[in-house]
Amino acid sequence: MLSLRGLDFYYGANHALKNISIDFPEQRVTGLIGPSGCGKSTLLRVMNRMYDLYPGQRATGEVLLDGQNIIAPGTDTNALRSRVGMVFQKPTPFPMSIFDNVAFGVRLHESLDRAAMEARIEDALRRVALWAEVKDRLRAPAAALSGGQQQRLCIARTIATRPEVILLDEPTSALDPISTARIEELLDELKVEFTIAIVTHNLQQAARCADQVAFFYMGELVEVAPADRLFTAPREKRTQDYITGRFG
Ligand SMILES: Nc1ncnc2c1ncn2[C@@H]1O[C@H](COP(=O)(O)OP(=O)(O)OP(=O)(O)O)[C@@H](O)[C@H]1O
Repeated sequence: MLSLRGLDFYYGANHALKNISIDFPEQRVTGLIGPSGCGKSTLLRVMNRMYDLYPGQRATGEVLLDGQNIIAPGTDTNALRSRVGMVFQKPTPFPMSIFDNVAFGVRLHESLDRAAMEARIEDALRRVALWAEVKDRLRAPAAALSGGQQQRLCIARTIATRPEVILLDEPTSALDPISTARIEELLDELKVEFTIAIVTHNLQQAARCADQVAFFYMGELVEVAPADRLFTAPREKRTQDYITGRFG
């Protein structure tokens, strides 16, 4: 279980997240929605401590992963990033082979023998429904794949390290409708095993994929509710205005 309690985040003097408390239940997809600049991507960056890499950015409050506050000093951020994986808006394959892309994170955290590594790679590629398409060219450069295939490869790279949580930041915004549908189906399959948070600007996508949806506005969490309730009977006027296209 991943839970935020009283989380604040600052880019220097810019107070980008304000007193956020929310639970990300296991085996569920949580959709994060809201207008540009409301803090959705920032929230994902806090949950695997990506902000650590930038001076002047700081978080206060609690991000509890299995009860441990992962933003507290002393957290091993490399180990954390193997437990909380991230997939970005644009596919970001590394400039190496398909096989090495998926093996990359596994090699950082585990020393598997060759057979075990091959089995791990095959399993990850099968789960993202890419195996049939790439099994005969695992040593080819990942850059030669299509955009949709590259994004599935990036998801395979993320799940290969067996994380507990997968964070996705607009993972389909650069993809065509068919690749988008495949990624959405994939999320439905992956949620059996992982806790998933997805940032999306596509409200239909949030309605299709997410079990619960959180609406953010200017750094605040306005409302979080089961997806069907949030889209049909929002409790807050700002949520209502956003989902009916009155702003944003
Ligand atoms: N590196 C940065 N330095 C300073 N301020 C930043 C930085 N990155 C983001 N911000 C600010 O933090 C706030 C939240 O930005 P964030 O990128 O999290 O929003 P978002 O909801 O993901 O937006 P979008 O939907 O456009 O991606 C904005 O006011 C933004 O200007």
